[in-house]
Amino acid sequence: MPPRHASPVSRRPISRNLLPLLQLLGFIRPYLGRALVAALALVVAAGSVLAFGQVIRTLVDSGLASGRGAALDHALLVFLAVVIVMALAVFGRSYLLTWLGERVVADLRRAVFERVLSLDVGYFETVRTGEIISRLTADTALLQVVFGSTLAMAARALLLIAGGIVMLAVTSPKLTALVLLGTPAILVPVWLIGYRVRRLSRSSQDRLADVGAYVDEALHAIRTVQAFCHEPTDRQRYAGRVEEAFAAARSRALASASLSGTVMLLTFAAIGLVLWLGGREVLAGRLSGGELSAFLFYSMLVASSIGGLSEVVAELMRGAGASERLLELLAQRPQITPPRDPRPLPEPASGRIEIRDLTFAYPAQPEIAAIEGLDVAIAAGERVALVGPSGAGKSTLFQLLLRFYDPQRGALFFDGLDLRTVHPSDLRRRIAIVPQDPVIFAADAWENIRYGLDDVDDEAVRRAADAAQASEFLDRLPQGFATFLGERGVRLSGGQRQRIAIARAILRDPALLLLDEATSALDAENERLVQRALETLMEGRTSLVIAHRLATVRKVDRILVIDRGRLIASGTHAQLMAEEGLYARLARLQFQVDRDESLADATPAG
Ligand SMILES: Nc1ncnc2c1ncn2[C@@H]1O[C@H](COP(=O)(O)OP(=O)(O)OP(=O)(O)O)[C@@H](O)[C@H]1O
Repeated sequence: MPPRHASPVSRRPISRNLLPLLQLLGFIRPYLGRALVAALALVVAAGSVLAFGQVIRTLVDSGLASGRGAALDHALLVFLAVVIVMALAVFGRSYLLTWLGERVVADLRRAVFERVLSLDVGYFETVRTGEIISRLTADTALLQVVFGSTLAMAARALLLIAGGIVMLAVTSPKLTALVLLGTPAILVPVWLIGYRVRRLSRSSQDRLADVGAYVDEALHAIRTVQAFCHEPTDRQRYAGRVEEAFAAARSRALASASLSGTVMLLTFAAIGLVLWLGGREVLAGRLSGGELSAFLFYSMLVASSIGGLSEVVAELMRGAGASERLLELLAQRPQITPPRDPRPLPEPASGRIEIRDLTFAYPAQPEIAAIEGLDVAIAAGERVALVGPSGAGKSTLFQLLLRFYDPQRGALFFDGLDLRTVHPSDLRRRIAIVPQDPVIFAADAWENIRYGLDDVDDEAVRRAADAAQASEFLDRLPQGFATFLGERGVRLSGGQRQRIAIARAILRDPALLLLDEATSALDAENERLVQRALETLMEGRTSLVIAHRLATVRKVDRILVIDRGRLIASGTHAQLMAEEGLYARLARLQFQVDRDESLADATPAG
């Protein structure tokens, strides 16, 4: 067994740093020019705030203390000049950074979605869709804030702290030394509580993803939920998850609030102390009034920046959690990848299939082989029915032919080429699948039939719909083909959905048709229309049908009887009925074959 994706929804232990966030900074690279201008604006804005300290010092010492009005006027002019520079810088910083944040998140969303789309179907058996949706929406939204403002606020705070400390040192080295000595008393508790906030943030995000995943599942199955009166249970379970999410958020809020409170207490206590010490210096004549004012301004600036930093650190930590979850997705590698040097499939394709000594077990159940030692050759244009009890491996064979999985042993060949040597899209373009319960997308009929073939004109779509016996009911819809078919096609009957799927397959004009007949009975009219549509569809192509209808097995060239992943018999309906083996037993049960009729079939004259 090849190793599978480790644990896609792993709840990994949390790293204590902002590294995941930095890893995402690579997304800024294409916009480096803007980022540099934004950084410059940031520095200028911070610099002008720092310049205010000097304006205040001049104002007090040469303006107020000297008692000259002209000095006051001059100080005001300088003040206004600084304000204008600051306003311009703030405008530039704010616009550019928000732009960058939005841009980076938009790119990130696209990159993650692209990666998710490229992953093999096996991956999606190991994750909940809701979890991925929550990463693509909630986590990216969080990063939008982080990249758009939080990072800038952090950078601004850091600049102000560094610049403030320099200005403090310039103003009064002695006081500054005292302040710096006391700083660890503030920073250590801040970082300790900050770590706790981050840990709780991730847990809160995880709980939120649980809520999302549950809604996703319940709403998709709303008919089943209501038919089985499962609402009270769902309500209760959902409430449980919502409460868990709330509890996680409450713990986070508590940690976050204690962080802010602690910071406030510590910094303002420190400012009081500075005022007291500075006052003594002024009284002793070692410091002017203006210098003390500037010193106070800078220490408040530094203190409030540290306070601000502690708040944004919490936000950054949440952002780091979100980054981690997105990076996890970005790091996933599909198990099914195109070969390095894909071989071209013959053109036109003939749809010839060969299956040699095929053994396959699903990754989720590695010890049980769904297909075992299967050897089958299907000629171009041949019609083959697959018959076997439930769980025999019929659908699995379809999945392998579409190369959704690779076998553990043996190989499948399409037009003589091993599936692993050709490009998966190249292969899949030559195959059309009509599933038992076809998927109808939330779009109109045009789009639903055209699905995946954007360059096909309306005329061709209509012809396909005609051939699939679908035009008649589509034309009767309020806006004809342009009618919105509803999410998952809930506005269509089973037979109508099938005919749309058949039209989709006809339009693709595949060399190989994989058809999983519906088990549910259709009314006589729908049945007749679907059969006619299928007849058109199968014409001139290799067709592999998981058969549930007598009409179908009678029409095919060969029936393969599969049981527990092995081929146990093959032949025509009449031959297999005559053998009186598993097929005859199944046929009587599944196709409601009357014993007399089957015996009549088995005779050469029948
Ligand atoms: N995604 C999966 N992961 C693990 N096991 C699977 C998966 N899909 C199918 N199986 C198992 O593989 C075996 C073959 O399943 P498969 O769906 O091919 O049967 P089938 O013949 O198509 O049955 P049915 O007629 O009921 O659709 C079954 O035992 C099934 O439980």
